[in-house]
Amino acid sequence: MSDNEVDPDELGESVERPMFRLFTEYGDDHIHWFIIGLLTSISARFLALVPPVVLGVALDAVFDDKRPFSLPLLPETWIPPTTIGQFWFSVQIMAIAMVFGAFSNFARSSSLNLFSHRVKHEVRTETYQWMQRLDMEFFDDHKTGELMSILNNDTNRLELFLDNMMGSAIQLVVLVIGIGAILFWRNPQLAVVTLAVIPIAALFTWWFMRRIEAFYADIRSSVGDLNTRLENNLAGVEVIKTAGTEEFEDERVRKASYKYFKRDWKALRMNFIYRPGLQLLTSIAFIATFIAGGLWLLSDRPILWFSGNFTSGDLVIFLLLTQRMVEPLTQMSEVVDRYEDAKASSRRIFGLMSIPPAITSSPDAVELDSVDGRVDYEHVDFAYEDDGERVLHDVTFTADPGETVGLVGPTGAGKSTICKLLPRLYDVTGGEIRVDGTDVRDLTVESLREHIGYVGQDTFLFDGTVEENIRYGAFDAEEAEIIAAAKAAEAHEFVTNLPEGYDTRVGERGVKLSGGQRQRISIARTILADPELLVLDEATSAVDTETEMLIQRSLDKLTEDRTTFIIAHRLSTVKGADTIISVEDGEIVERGTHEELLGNDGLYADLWRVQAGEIDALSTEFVEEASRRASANQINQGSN
Ligand SMILES: Nc1ncnc2c1ncn2[C@@H]1O[C@H](COP(=O)(O)OP(=O)(O)OP(=O)(O)O)[C@@H](O)[C@H]1O
Repeated sequence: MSDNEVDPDELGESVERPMFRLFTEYGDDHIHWFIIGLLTSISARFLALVPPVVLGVALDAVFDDKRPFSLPLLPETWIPPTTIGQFWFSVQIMAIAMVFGAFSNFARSSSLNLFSHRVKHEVRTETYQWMQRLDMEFFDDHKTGELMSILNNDTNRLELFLDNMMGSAIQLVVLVIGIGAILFWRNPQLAVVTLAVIPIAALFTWWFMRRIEAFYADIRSSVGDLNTRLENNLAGVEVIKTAGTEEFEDERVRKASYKYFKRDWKALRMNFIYRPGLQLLTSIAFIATFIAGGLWLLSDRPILWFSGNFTSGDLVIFLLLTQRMVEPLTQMSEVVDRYEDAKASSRRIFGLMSIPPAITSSPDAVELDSVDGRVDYEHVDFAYEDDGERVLHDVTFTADPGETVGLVGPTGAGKSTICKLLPRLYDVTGGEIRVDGTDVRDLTVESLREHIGYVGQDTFLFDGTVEENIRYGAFDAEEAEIIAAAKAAEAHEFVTNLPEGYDTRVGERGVKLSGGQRQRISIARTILADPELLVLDEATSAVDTETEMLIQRSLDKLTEDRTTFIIAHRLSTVKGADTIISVEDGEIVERGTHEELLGNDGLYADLWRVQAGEIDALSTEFVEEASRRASANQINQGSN
């Protein structure tokens, strides 16, 4: 981990008002759906209150004849004068309220779901776009599982809150206000008794929210750890099987899963207190209302400090409406729960989005249009980590247009690093690299990379067909061009022998092909892209010597008129290069043609002798250096 490593979890902690940002940054384009959801939530809840109120009013007016038929917001002239007329009128109002209530609920869930899914889609794609543009250093430091958990789990958590739960929260507010207004309208004195639980429930909820917040942040980060472990194990299943380490891995997964379980359980335990607590509060409100209202009715005059009239219709309204509060109030716990969960997720998402990419095009960067192909490395220094060990030191060389530069040297010497600096996968820490005389940092990153073809050590194929993988080099290529590229990479023959030829699916990371076949497909991809600058980093290491000879022929054609860097341990691959550079411990130790370097009798000559099997002819310094490096590598592996 580098000193300046940025962690989405840590950065997320300082994100202010993440849920508000979520709404304003991703919700504003879809706000109309949210508003429809809000209005239909209000109307659904409002309409749900109509039947109990009408029932209470009808009880007093139609059956007991205690009060005249009257409903708030309803003009007097609409009310039929006869009792039977009022009975059917009540039935009509209740039926209309129920039908429109059902329609409102349909509109509410559709619009809120549309809103939440669209927001989720945007958050996920924008998070991915942002993440993809971050530097290689970021990907070196962060585990795939952890990033997947942000892209997938965290965005799903947002949706969970934004659709159902936000609807429930809105409905709860409408319900409490609506019920409060009706109860006060019918009997303000008893309403105070019934609604006394609301402030207590609010306090209880506030206490719960404060306690649960920290738990969710922990849960989200342990999901990331678990994902990382699972992702790693699935990717390395071949190693696990061949090393017979199933039990060891069982234990590691068990530990990561148990950590997640323990954190999850802590939050659940809090819920176990909160939910029944709220339920108890609403039950107390129900019982208190029933006792006070019931005694009032039984004694036929006001009891305790109450005054005025109270009817059986009033008691029905009070009890039915108090009952209606139970379910939404207990749902409140879920709303709060999901809110805290979504808040922790949006913190991680915004934490990630606050990591700035360091390697970007500067404002006055110029486009690299046509490329002659001269590449200069001038006094290049590089370290992967700030204040870390310098991996390259004072690397200076020039490749003229069309020239092939071979890079050789022991493992870990810095050959790949030299090449990775050219397309700015990393930026130099000292000195500069120029393409056709312009510092690569003064060129737009996109145009620079467009002109560089890179066949790396780990040939990666995407899950898809052979054709799709070759086409990745030039999306608009004709089929004939794809076949020509495959022929040039010596891939055509084996591809046509595959069960479905170019339409054969290669499997995840190309697992259904051999290492050599994958390499040839990735060479075909680069041939199709036809870049002016080419980097072949051990591009033929996974093929047998016969195939290498065949690929070499096509590579010779490919590299003929373009500047090429070839890294190869098999020295026969670089033997014909215009210049060969020997790299050792991050420094260039010698340069020249094959013949010149053999004449030099230095590192290259020793490496050559190793490959020719002339072990006895090796210099003593070389053998001592090799054993020093081997033991250093062992120590490194041990510490990993
Ligand atoms: N992403 C990275 N983060 C930190 N250190 C790295 C990274 N990649 C490489 N290194 C270190 O930089 C040094 C040079 O590595 P590099 O891959 O350039 O060597 P190489 O000469 O290409 O080796 P090989 O022939 O084995 O591919 C090594 O010590 C390696 O451990």
